[in-house]
Amino acid sequence: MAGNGVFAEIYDGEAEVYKYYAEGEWRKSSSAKSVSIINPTTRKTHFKVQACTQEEVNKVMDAAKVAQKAWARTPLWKRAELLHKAAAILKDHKAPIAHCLVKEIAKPAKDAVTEVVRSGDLVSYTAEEGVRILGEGKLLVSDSFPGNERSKYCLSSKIPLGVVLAIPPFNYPVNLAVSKIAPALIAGNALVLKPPTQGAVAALHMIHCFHLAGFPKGLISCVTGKGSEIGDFLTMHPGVNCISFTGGDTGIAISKKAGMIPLQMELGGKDACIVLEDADLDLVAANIVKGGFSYSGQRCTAVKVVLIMDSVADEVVEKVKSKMGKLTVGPPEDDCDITPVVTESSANFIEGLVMDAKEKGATFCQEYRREGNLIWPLLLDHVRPDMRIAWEEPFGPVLPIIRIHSVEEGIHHCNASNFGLQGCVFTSDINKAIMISDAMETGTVQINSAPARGPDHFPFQGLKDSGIGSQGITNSINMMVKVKSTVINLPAPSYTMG
Ligand SMILES: NC(=O)C1=CN([C@@H]2O[C@H](COP(=O)(O)OP(=O)(O)OC[C@H]3O[C@@H](n4cnc5c(N)ncnc54)[C@H](OP(=O)(O)O)[C@@H]3O)[C@@H](O)[C@H]2O)C=CC1
Ligand SMILES: O=C(O)[C@H](O)COP(=O)(O)O
Repeated sequence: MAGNGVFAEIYDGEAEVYKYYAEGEWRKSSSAKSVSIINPTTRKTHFKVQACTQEEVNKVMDAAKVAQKAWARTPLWKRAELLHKAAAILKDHKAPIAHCLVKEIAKPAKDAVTEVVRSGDLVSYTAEEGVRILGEGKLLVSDSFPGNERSKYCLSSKIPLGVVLAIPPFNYPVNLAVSKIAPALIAGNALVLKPPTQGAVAALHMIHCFHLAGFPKGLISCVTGKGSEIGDFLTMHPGVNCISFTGGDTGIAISKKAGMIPLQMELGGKDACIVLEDADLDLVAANIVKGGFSYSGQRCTAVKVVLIMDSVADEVVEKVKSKMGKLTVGPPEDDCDITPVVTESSANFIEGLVMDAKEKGATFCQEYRREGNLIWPLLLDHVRPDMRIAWEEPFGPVLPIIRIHSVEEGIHHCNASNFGLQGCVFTSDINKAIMISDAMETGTVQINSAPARGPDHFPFQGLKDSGIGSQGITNSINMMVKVKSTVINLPAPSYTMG
């Protein structure tokens, strides 16, 4: 169970607050303040974490800098070995970590276990990929550039950046944390994690698995506290050499404040699903329901607007409605499909979008229903571009349908968004699919399937306000290194076999 057994040392039972992790130890903050984590289902405080101070952040950064120097001198195979060990420990303890996800972010029980197992697999794969790509360098010879003789040999290899700051969002507090931690570590960096408040306790348990694996003191740290309070101090800290952030508009603000350091930003999305007349309509309906309502729509890759040719819209709407009728609604402990959204303010925001659509005349395919943070799945048909829901990201179980009369109209709506994460197109004509994919201004287009980040080694990136850089295991490793060259200058040109 959470905070028990091997996890006992991460919990201060007297004060009933989880500790933070610094210099290889679990510590109480000198602030003597805590941050409450509200269970989205009960809307009561379920866990508490330390509200770390700026002084504690400074210490963590100093320790990270020292530990990173030694870690960079640790052979690559040894770094990989420790990551494999952490992955195995993480998977062995999937039950208590999944329990935290259920209580902190109302993730359905089965999905919570899947998140932890997927995270273990991600860490192992990163270790293997790191050994492959960091073990290789490059040799360039000078005579390929005009005017040069073959008198210079350039050896380049990938070296660590230093200290990486990782800030994941609430919806995947374990998986989107390890997708930053593992690449940073295999590449020889130190890592400071600031977990999301909702999801912080799951993240602390995950960090303890790395602790148990035996990583050196100070190399990994985890400081807790509200992003609004310690966020700026962390992201503008001079000890940080790289920020990997996933979340909402906060990322745009961070990118404006951060210094001359590499940024990996994975932000919001308004993923469009374009449906053509020749599509397999059963496949479309299944993907709209899965894509729109998995984890109650709280995925950056959720289908967030359906752009469907009017001639097939009635049929698809009927199929989607019938599938939605089978979705179970209730607590995450019962493994329901639709569970309470993460906070009351999130539920209020979603409700605001629904009311705006109602006032402006959208067709409600189901009655709008809400109890506390629990919102029943809702399909809104005949949505028009003057409605907020046509453009804004509900991050909840509410899906708008816009009927279109040409493919161009669908592409135009998709590209008029300030977001550009993913999109999908359904058609049986592969040539049309490719041309539509080319025209869509999004980081990824899925053909005949709903958007998704995984498999986790695929490149994952957002255009426009959806992000900076590219993720996916290989790209994340490459983002967390810099290239270093050493040039050998020969006294005279030298041509082999010449
Ligand atoms: N593209 C993608 O892969 C994903 C995008 N998202 C987007 O994220 C949003 C929802 O997730 P949510 O967690 O609420 O996003 P937020 O942007 O609110 O929070 C993300 C993280 O940033 C932290 N944070 C908050 N303020 C600051 C600050 N000033 N400086 C540094 N860190 C800060 C949060 O901590 P705290 O919790 O303590 O506030 C949290 O750890 C949606 O817009 C969604 O689209 C979400 C998941 C994936
Ligand atoms: O944070 C998110 O929402 C994701 O990165 C989406 O991941 P998924 O497509 O695997 O749900």
